[in-house]
Amino acid sequence: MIKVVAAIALRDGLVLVARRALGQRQAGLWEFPGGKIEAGESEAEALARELHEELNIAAHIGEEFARTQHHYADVSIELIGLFTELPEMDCVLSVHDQIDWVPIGHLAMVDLAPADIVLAQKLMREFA
Ligand SMILES: Nc1nc2c([nH]c(=O)n2[C@H]2C[C@H](O)[C@@H](COP(=O)(O)OP(=O)(O)OP(=O)(O)O)O2)c(=O)[nH]1
Repeated sequence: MIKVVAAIALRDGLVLVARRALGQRQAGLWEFPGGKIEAGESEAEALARELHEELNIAAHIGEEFARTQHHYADVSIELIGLFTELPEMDCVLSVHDQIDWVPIGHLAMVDLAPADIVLAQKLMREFA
């Protein structure tokens, strides 16, 4: 089971999502940005590192929002959503080709990675 941390960044009823670029696993699907936890890292450290690597932004990582497990054909992941504050949104994209802030109530219409749907449903129940 691979542990993956993902940012749940909320602002004025919107949530941050990013689309995986061509050539990436799950290309074209939207996700909550983040990535795999490396050996020796805490969840928060891993998420801060991934956001810096993937979006070139500094982040304040907060409490856990939710976690969910998903079994893809080739890999099983535990996806851990952590509330994240992004003081500056001057992103430089690398593994994504687009980011967007979407109304939480519209998440059902976003073409999300399958593992993310449980988190999106919980966000819609609690924040939309
Ligand atoms: N970051 C992130 N990954 C997700 C989400 N949902 C989801 O299924 N995933 C999957 C995609 C990847 O298989 C894995 C995250 O790892 P990663 O972002 O480092 O992606 P990767 O496989 O391209 O990385 P790498 O092995 O090439 O270093 O989890 C999500 O919301 N955020």
